[in-house]
This record gives sequence, C-alpha cells and structure tokens, in this order.
Amino acid sequence: MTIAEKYWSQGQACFVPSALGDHVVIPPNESEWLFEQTDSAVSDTVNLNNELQAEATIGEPFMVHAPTVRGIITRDLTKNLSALTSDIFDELSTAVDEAWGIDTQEWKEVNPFTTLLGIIARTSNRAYVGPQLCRNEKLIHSALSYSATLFPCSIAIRHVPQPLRPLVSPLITIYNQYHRRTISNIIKPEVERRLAELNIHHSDPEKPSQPRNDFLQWLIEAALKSNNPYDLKPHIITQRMIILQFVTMYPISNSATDALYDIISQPNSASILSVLRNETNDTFAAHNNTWSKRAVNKLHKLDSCLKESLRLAPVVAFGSGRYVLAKGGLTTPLSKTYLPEGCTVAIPSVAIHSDPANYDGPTTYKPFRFAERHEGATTENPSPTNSNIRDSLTATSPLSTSFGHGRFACPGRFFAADQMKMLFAYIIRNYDFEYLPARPGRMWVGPFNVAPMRDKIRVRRREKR
Ligand code: HEM
Repeated sequence: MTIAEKYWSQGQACFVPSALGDHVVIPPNESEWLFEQTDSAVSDTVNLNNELQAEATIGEPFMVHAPTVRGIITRDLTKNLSALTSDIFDELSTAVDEAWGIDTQEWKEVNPFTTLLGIIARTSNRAYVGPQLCRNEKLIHSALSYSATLFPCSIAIRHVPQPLRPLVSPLITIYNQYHRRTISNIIKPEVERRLAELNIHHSDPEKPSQPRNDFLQWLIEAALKSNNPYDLKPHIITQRMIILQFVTMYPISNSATDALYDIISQPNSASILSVLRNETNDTFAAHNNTWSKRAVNKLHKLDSCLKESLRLAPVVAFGSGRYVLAKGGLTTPLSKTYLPEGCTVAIPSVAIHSDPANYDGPTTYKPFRFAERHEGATTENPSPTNSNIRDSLTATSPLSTSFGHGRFACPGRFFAADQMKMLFAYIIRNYDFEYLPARPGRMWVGPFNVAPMRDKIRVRRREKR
C-alpha cells in the first residue's frame, strides 16, 4: 500500500505532486461529491488547459469555443457509429493484416503497442477524415509523433517560471510543432476543398455536393450553422481535427495493448481465448456473417474482458482533475478537506477500482467478472442486480471511473469501445497467440499507466475455417 493509499483508506485527502501538476486527491468516498460540483465551482477546461499547456502545445485553448470537439463527438460521432461500423471494420482488418501478416505457417513476432498504435490511428482517421487521408503515412506518423510529445512538452513547460514561458515554450515545442504543422499541411487543403465545395453548392443548389459522413464534415457543417466566422476559419477547423488525434490514439492503443497482454499471460489463456472465440464466431454467424453495431453490442464477454483490464489499469491513476474556481475555495463534505481557489482536485481511480468493498478480489484479473454479473439477463428483463447496461464497458459510475464519470466523462468512449471490440473480435477470430508465461509489469509514469511499449508477442494467422 502506498502512502497515498493509506490516506485514502482512512478517508483522508492526500496532496500528490506529479508530472501533471500538483493535485489534492480526495478519498474515494468523496468522488461523487466532486462529480456533482457546478461549473462555477470547479472547471474541467481550465484544468485541461493547464495540464496540456494548451496555448503552447495546441495553439487554441482546449475546446473552449463552439462548436466544440466534445459536442461533435457526443452528437455526431456517437450517433453515426452504426453507419460507420462497416468502414471501421474494413480499415481495421486491412491494417491488422498488413501489420501482423497473413502467413498461416510461421509464428510472427510483433510489438503489440506500436502495431496497434498504427492500426488504431489509421482506423480512427477513417472515421475522422475519410478513406484517402487515413492511409496517408505522413499524416499517421505526424499524428502519432505530435500526440506522443504533447505531454512531455507540457510537463517541461510547467517547470519553467510563468513569466519566461512565452519565451521558452517555442523552443521546448519545436519538434512537437513541426508535427502539428505537418498534420495541418495535410488536413488544411482538404478543409479548404470541402469549404469551397459547400460554397459552390450553396450558390448553386442544383450542383450536387459530395455526400460525406466523417468527423471533418460534421465539424464543417457545425461551423456553418454556428454563424461564427471564427469557427469557419480553415486553420481553426484543422486545429480541432488535430486535437482529436491527440485524444484518440494513445488511450485506445494503450488500453487495447494492456487488454491483450492480460489475456495471453493468464495460465488459462487458452480457455479465455476459446470463450471469446466462441462468442465472436457465434455472434458473427447470427448476424449474417457481417459486423454491424447490433452484432458488436452482443459481445458481452469481450466487453467484460476489456472493462476488466481498464479497471485494473485506467489511463491515469488519479483522474477527473478539476480546477477550483469557487471564490474562497471549497470544503469537502466528509473529510472536511479545504480546497483553496486555484488548486486542482482529483479522484483516486486506481484506489477506487482496487477497493474490496467495490470489487470482489480486486487485485485479481477476472476477465468475465462483469459479464457474469449479468449472466442470464435479457433486454426485456434486466434485474436490478444483473443489468448489463450498468456493467458495460462504456458505463461509468463513481465506482467505475476509467472513462471519468458525470458531465465530463469521456465523450469518445462509445467510439473507443466499438473500435476495441471490433479489433479484438477480428484478431481473436483470425490469429493464434503464443502463451506468455510472464506478463511484462504494469508501468506507471507519474500518474499515467503505460502499457508495455517495447515487448513483443508471437502471433500466427489461423487457417480459414
Ligand atoms: C480507451 C480509450 C479511452 C480512454 C480510456 C479515455 C479516457 C478518458 C478519461 C479518463 C477522460 C477524463 C474524464 C474526466 O475528466 O472525468 C477523457 C476525456 C476525454 N476524452 Fe477520452 N478516453 C478514450 C478514448 C477517447 C476517444 C476515442 C476520444 C475521441 C473520439 C476521446 C475524447 C475525449 C475528450 C474530448 C475528453 C475531454 C472531455 C472534456 O473534458 O470535455 N477519448 N477520456
């Protein structure tokens, strides 16, 4: 038990200095209180701007202006998941085949972290910028490099005294900004092309506009509706697309890599894989041998497996950081911790997830823990104790905070969950995995959980059934 965990277990807050800045991490039983605070009391945006040093690393303060990236993720991306499923699956399966190979005879050594990063970057961008740009290797390379260097840059900037930051930040972010410019040089011409197309279409409604269903298009249409010239500036639209790259690739790939290592390193990994293979095969067959959103929703055991890995290793050890705005500060209701105005308060995600009061055998990996809780439930008759909605990967609660909880819970979790489920459905049906007797340890870099980055596993394509 760490010193911080000792404080939390006694219902006390703990001051945690970290790479993300200084946080007052309140005890688990006060997390619900934090989720209920109003926007005038605590701010998620100010905290994100601070954590990311958005001015220097992103250029535009994070998601402050309408139409926000968050709004489009919630409104358009999530609602279009059914329509996007076949495109995502098409991109994902091609990308996996290219990265892991299709040789059914020889085992191949692959680095899950790096290969999944490339696969997820390409697949996500299929939904963001369409089929041509998502295969642009320069775009993918720069999107990944930009995302990988954003946090290190913000951490370095935070160590510089405030008055010197405008001077020093451009030097710290040289490499990061090079990749931001590269992404911009690739996406901006497409933004301009689409804006011009829409202008032509508006001045000549007879001329058909090209139907497109991707994030960039929704962003442009939202900007048109907002009637705010700022939102329509090509570089602002481009900038918002760049933010999207950052919030997507690493969290999904990191979580998928962890989940894969968890499965293949269990002594009973063959049986776990067999349960998952049966579920994916049966579901695929029951849905006309096609992956639709409806079919993906039926993968309860896989859903449970992914949720269990995220429970054990959420992307950050203490999350849902909020900057205290309330004049005169706030006092928490139970531990009576005083939170002065200007401090950052967070919840202890890992401590919540590893509390025996919340989870039976909390430190043990039980891949089907959540599926078992609702075994036998039907949509028509979900009993209160086994409702599958509550235990699904995307469901959040004060006890399940891998995606945060409340108004600022991760809006991209539905897209992330579908992508991860499709990825696992594909790799489990199409590849064998060599058992890994020792799982590489979980690594925490400051508050961040980092999946094994350098380790390799062995995979072999399965014969066609
Ligand atoms: C497995 C993958 C992912 C994980 C584990 C994850 C986790 C999280 C967490 C813990 C937060 C903070 C929530 C809070 O402050 O309470 C967050 C915020 C956010 N996530 Fe995700 N995320 C994932 C994927 C995605 C994807 C794919 C997108 C975009 C489509 C996305 C977009 C965002 C945005 C925009 C925010 C900030 C929301 C706001 O503060 O308004 N995330 N995510």
